Amino acid sequence: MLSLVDIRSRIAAGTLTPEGAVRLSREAVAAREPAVGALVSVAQDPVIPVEGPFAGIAVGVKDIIDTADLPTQMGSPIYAGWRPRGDAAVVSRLRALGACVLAKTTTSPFAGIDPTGTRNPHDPGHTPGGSSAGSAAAVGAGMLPLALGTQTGGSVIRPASFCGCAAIKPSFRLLPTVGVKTFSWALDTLGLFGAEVRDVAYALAHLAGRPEIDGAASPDAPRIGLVLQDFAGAAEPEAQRALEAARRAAERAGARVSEVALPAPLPEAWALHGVIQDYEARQALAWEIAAHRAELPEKVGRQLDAAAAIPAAEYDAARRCAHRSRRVLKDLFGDFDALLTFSAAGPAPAGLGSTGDPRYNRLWTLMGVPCVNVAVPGDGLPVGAQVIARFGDDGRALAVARRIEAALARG
Ligand SMILES: NC(=O)CC(=O)O
Repeated sequence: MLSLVDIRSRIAAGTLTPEGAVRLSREAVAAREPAVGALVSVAQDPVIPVEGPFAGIAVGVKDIIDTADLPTQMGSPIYAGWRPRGDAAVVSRLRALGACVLAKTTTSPFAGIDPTGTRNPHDPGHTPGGSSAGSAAAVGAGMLPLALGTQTGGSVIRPASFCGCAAIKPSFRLLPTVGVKTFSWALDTLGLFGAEVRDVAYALAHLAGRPEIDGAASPDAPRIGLVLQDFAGAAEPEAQRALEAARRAAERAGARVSEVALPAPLPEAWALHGVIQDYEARQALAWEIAAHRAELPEKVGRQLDAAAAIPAAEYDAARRCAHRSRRVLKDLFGDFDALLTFSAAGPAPAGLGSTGDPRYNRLWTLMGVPCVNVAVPGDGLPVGAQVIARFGDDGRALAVARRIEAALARG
């Protein structure tokens, strides 16, 4: 994979130019895109700044995020050819930092749960996951050093796990979702994909304007809570092996790991995620339902139709439970520096009919806490492990994840 930090180091050392760095991505796209299908559109003659902390970094942007110079089509024929007048706030920030916005990446329609045509870069007979399918696949295939995605359920962490790359779903609203098509305003969160944890740490620190996020010190002996999320059902053997490997690596790196059962009402909040998500999606996509219902994809269409039966009182009760759960989780972090759990139920499912199950991700999206996928070396298709820290402590989540990633690399 192309490492953002490595590219920036080579540019700083004068051994690579920004134009040369973008050319590396273009050459990788030419080689891999035909088999992977991660990109919706590619800029033919993009501006390649020579200054800024992202100079030379070719970026992929999920196609629900507005770009002024490329169409933004939401993964749907309803928006075929749609050209927003301006960039989303996060895209403007990328350009101000010197990035080259090279391509729009495939998305499940409206960032929902319907599959795309994108294939897993490790095995074209498997899904890359979703809804940030193209972003995870493009980074996992070595086409791009950085890609933007979003997560409402598990759409950053799960595809990163399936494609073997690092990713962060940051603290809720750390990055602005202005100019990003809304599915659920209480849940939608911008996320980042990179080759390794250090790459997404660098990117998030600069995008958020918070240098302390990159290089935050991990405690020498981090207290890690191992969370199995039994209420979500059993994980597949490959995911259990990956989590065990990550736990052992954490202990080799000096961490004290102990299993913790999530207290009430966290399991209840997990079960209520869909009430909040779907109630809000039916309002966020009201125009599409009213004017283009026949063009909505199968799964999202059924999901939005069913949401009509959710009364406001049920939605309000779910939000109250989520609020109580955030307070309980904050107290839990008084005993732990980070939590360690599954990134996905197992490796990428075969075929392109499903993007996988967000059951190990959605609670953390609802809690608004930072989540990092750490790729776990192994045979067969990639399976990651998920490192989670308290709300607002994105630097600690990244620092503990880097420690585990390094210990895994040492074997
Ligand atoms: N957008 C989402 O997070 C949905 C999913 O998990 O696939």
